[in-house]
Amino acid sequence: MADTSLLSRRLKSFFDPQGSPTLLSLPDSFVVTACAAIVVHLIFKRWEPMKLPIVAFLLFLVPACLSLLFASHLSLTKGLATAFATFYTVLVSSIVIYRISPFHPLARYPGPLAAKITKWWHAYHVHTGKQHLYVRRLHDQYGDIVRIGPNDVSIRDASCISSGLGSQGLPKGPMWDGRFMYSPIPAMVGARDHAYHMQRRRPWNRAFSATALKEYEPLIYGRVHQLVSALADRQGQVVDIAKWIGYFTYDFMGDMVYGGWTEMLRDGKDEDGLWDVVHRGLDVSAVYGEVPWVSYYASMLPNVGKDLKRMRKMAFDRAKQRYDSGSKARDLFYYLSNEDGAEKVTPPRPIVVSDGVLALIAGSDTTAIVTATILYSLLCNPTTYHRLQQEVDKFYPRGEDPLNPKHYKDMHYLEATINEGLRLFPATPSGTQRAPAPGKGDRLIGKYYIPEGTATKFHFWSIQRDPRNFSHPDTFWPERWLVAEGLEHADEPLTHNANAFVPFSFGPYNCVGKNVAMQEMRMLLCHLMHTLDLRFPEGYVPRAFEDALEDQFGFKVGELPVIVQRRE
Ligand code: HEM
Repeated sequence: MADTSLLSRRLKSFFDPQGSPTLLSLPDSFVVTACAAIVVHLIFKRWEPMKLPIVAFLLFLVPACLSLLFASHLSLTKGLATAFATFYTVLVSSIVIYRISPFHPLARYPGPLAAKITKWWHAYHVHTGKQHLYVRRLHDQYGDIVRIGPNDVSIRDASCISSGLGSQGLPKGPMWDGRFMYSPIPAMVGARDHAYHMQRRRPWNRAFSATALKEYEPLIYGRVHQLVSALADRQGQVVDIAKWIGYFTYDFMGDMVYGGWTEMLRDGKDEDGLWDVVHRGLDVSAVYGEVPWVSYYASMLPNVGKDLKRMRKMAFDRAKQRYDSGSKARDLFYYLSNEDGAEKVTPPRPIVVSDGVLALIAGSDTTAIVTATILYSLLCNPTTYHRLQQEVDKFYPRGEDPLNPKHYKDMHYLEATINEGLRLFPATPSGTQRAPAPGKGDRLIGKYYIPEGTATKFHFWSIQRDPRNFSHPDTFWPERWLVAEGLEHADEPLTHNANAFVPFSFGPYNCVGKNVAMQEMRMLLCHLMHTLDLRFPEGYVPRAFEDALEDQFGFKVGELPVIVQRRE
């Protein structure tokens, strides 16, 4: 205490050696500090600096230096406190006033005040897992475009899909930087530069060509068989079918990506803890996607992102084994690591490892979620359940193999059921994010002007449940797809906007695995319906499943208990 007052006296004598007026009067010191805070705001707004030394300089060193002005009038401690309090009050006020002012480029778009002021408001709603419901409510309240953050909008207008997501659409948004914690080697889905993304996507496109898909069918066949047998073995028991479907999709993706990895179906559990690690990371990476800069600093902390690191380590070990053993079959790795020799330059191993992890996550949970929600919807609607079962029985009478895909193209009700599941429960309900690249100018998406840098979400949940796009939007009604195709008649006029059906997204960054996912679901549903009868256990309240859904960019499903019975 004595030291600080001594220092303060020294400072005072430095600024005011002969007792004459100090260098700056107290009011002027306030003005200078306030001006410095506004300049710092302008620097952040213009350049968005992230490097720690620059941020520390702007946010700590500047007010610390300014405290010398106050220290000559007050004590050093009070000078520090006054400078920091003044600096931060002005800085925060300047940010808030600008964000809600008519001068903000997004001022024309409505939204909750809290969302306009800070992105933490939206991040909180993401953390609750109910983002999909919250954003739909916002759209109902404010209209087709809503401000969900200071520099973020959500769009519900289906007519914007082609201009926003199509080949002339917007590049990927900042969410991906946050989700990948600014990794220098993000997986392909996080590559924001369009040309680079296209280069990374080339092997994926080969891996999902019609010929390649045929090679994965025996793998799906084997795993579907294993799943249905495991369920049949639990005859009369209550099983969490959502969990078992998850085992199926993980095991199959392990086969498809690396020529084999997990054996969850065989073990009846997640022996390696892979599923667990992936799921633990979902909530936090969903939040990082909303406030990407947080992930940038979090990645510097020792214990943060340990699940992500563990998952990468597991994938790295598996990839190494796969490199060493070479290719027995044409798995995804075969294409990603350029074993097919189609690329002039073979991608470095870290890129291949990263993309292997992507395939595992993007391909497992998504398909599992949609299949589980389809089964849930069927079980809640016995008429549709029986109609689907009748169709399966018609095309595959007893003794015929329902895993032989020869009839799938004629099974319109099966296709309609899957589409309806994808419409009501898209695996990524809060859609995808794009943003006009900073420095490349503003863009017009549909009738909306989107300033450069604006993170723009296309909210699939709201679009696919909008009554302007689909009649009875919240009802599971597979027949709508048959009516829309002219295969059946409805008693009332049908609203059916096919352009508003985007569960696999749209345009050059759409889901590369769509055809595999569709084939998995066809084979699984056919074999399940053919072999087993499922029903909810006595006393189970089905709505609990829907209420437990959590939107963490991808849906996270809870338990779906069913009683399994072999069909005669
Ligand atoms: C029902 C199952 C699935 C659904 C609903 C689904 C949905 C999606 C969606 C909405 C996107 C985001 C596209 C965008 O940002 O515009 C996506 C991307 C992606 N999906 Fe799927 N997906 C499914 C299954 C699969 C499967 C089986 C794979 C196989 C590995 C896969 C691999 C990918 C990849 C690699 C991307 C990134 C594409 C890119 O950035 O170019 N997905 N998926």
